[in-house]
Amino acid sequence: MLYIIGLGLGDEKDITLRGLEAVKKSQKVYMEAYTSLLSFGLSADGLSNLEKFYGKPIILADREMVEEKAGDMIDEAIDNDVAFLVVGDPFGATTHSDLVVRAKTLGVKVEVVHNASVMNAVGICGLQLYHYGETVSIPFFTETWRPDSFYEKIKKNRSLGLHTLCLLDIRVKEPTFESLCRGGKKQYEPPRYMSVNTAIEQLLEVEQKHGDSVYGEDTQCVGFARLGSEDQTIVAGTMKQLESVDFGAPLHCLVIVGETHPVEEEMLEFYKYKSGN
Ligand SMILES: C[S@@+](CC[C@H](N)C(=O)[O-])C[C@H]1O[C@@H](n2cnc3c(N)ncnc32)[C@H](O)[C@@H]1O
Repeated sequence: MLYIIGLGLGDEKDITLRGLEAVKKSQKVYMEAYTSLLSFGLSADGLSNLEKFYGKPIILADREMVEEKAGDMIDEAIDNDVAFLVVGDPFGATTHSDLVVRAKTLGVKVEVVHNASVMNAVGICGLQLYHYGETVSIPFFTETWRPDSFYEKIKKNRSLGLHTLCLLDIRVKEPTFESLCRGGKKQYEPPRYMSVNTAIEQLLEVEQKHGDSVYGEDTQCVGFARLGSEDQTIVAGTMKQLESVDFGAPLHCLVIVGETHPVEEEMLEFYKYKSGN
């Protein structure tokens, strides 16, 4: 059996009882470590906390491993119970559909254990979840690569009065340019997680380039950091206001607010930007 288990967003204790039971009975436990991270995942003992609580060694599965060696993990699940842990929900934002399809094609049974995802945790700010349009991803711009396909999607959402959830880039285990050119053993860049501030800077740059007045410095947004953890931070304000707020450690995401209902407004008031933010 291949168990695909959501860990939720906070810490090791956010796993569900059903998820924990599946981990305990699995002979091998892998953890997906490139599309998200638990709030404590940045500390050196983050993984050992998980291992202590679950009573099992955990094999970190980076993108290369999931893409290149998923076959081995699926083979193991033919005769053993194997757990694949995913921060958030296994099908929240990133779907692990490819893994499911490959496992099922080989006749391996798959069981999914759901959990909270960033996709629903943003509901805490009071904006109604059924009042969102298409979610967009904002990638880190480089000197030569500044993709902005998110702009048309935000435009569509805003023309319909809908809110837009912007998920922000995570760069982990990116090979350095030098090591790619040289060949041989790969060396990696330090991990990078996009902040609300960088996201807004890039969004405003793209607005300036296209000039369709889809949004601007005065557009209402909500910035979120470390949702689901004890020190989660949520601030509602204009793009200009949020651009200077220090949201602290990752992960961050941003919502561009569409048309609002009075009850949504009332909830947002609790998180309103104050000059000391
Ligand atoms: C691919 S999505 C997360 C998928 C995950 N499986 C889930 O269900 O939440 C990753 C992006 O979501 C956002 N995100 C994830 N967890 C977050 C959190 N706890 N607080 C704020 N943003 C978060 C970040 O922008 C991050 O880059």
